Amino acid sequence: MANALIKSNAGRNVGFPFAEALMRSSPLVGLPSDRKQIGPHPFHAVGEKYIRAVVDGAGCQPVLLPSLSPPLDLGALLDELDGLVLTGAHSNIEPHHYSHEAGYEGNPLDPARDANTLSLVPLAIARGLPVLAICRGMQEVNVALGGSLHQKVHEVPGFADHRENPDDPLGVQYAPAHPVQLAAGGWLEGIAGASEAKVNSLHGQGIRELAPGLVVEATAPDGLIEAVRLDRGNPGTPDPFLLAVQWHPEWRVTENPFYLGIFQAFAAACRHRSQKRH
Ligand SMILES: N[C@@H](CCC(=O)NCCCC(=O)O)C(=O)O
Repeated sequence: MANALIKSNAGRNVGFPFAEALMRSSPLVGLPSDRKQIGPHPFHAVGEKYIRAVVDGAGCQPVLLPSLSPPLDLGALLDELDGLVLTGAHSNIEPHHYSHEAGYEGNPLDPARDANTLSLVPLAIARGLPVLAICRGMQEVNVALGGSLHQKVHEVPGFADHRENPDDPLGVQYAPAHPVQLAAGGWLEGIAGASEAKVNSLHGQGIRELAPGLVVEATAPDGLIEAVRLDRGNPGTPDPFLLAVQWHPEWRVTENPFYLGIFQAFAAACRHRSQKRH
C-alpha cells in the first residue's frame, strides 16, 4: 500500500496517485453530518478536512450522510457503504446519553448528530462495517457501547487541559501537543512502528468509563485514554475494524506518516469489505 503513494519533489507523501481514477472503483465511506444553524435555516455539514482525508489519505469515495431527526433507516444506508468515519465537532454529546449528571451552562450540543451517530455505531458493528472515529467520534463510540465521559477533563484532578487555544492559528491548534503511549502489541504501535507518538489535542471532554468490548490503544501522560479499538475477545467471530482516536489524524494527513498510516489501515479494511460486497 505504501508504494501506492507518490512522493512530491519535497519528498513528502502526497497521497494516492490519480485520485480521480481511484474514485470510480473506490470504497464508499460514509461521514455523518453535524446539524448547524446558518442564518434562519438548519444545514447538515461535514468538515472538509475529514472529506479530504478520506480521499487523499484513504483513497476512498466520501458520502456525506444527513443527520435528520428522527434518523432515516440508517441500516439500509450502511448496507451500501464500505466504511464509516465519525468526525470531530465542537459540539458535545448530550450528557443524558451517558450520565445522570446535569450538563453545564453554554454546553454546545447537537442532538440531531447524537441521534444519528449513537445509533450508527451498533448498526455498523453488527454489519461488520469498518469504523474510524475521531475526537467527538471516539466519544460517540464509547457512549454508544455503554461507556461514559468526563464533561470537563481539565476540571478533573490529575488530568491536564487537553483543549486548544482557539486564538492560535490553525497550524498551531492542530500541531503536535503531547505524546501518547501506544499499547504494546496494539494496532497503533504497529502503525507507528514505535511505542510512542506525538499527537495534536483539541478536546475538552474525554473517556471516563470505558465501554465493554473496547480495549485501550493509547494513553496520554496524565493517563487519559486517547485511543481505543473494538475487541470483544471472540476469536470465533473476529470483530470488524473499529479504531477510535481522540486526536485529529485527518489534519494534513499526507504530511504525517503516523496519521496517514491510520487512514491507510482503515482504507485496507474498507477495501476488504468492498470486495466482499461486490
Ligand atoms: N466537543 C468534543 C470533541 C472535540 C472535537 O471533536 N474537536 C474538533 C473540533 C473541530 C474539528 O472538527 O477539527 C470535546 O470538546 O471533547
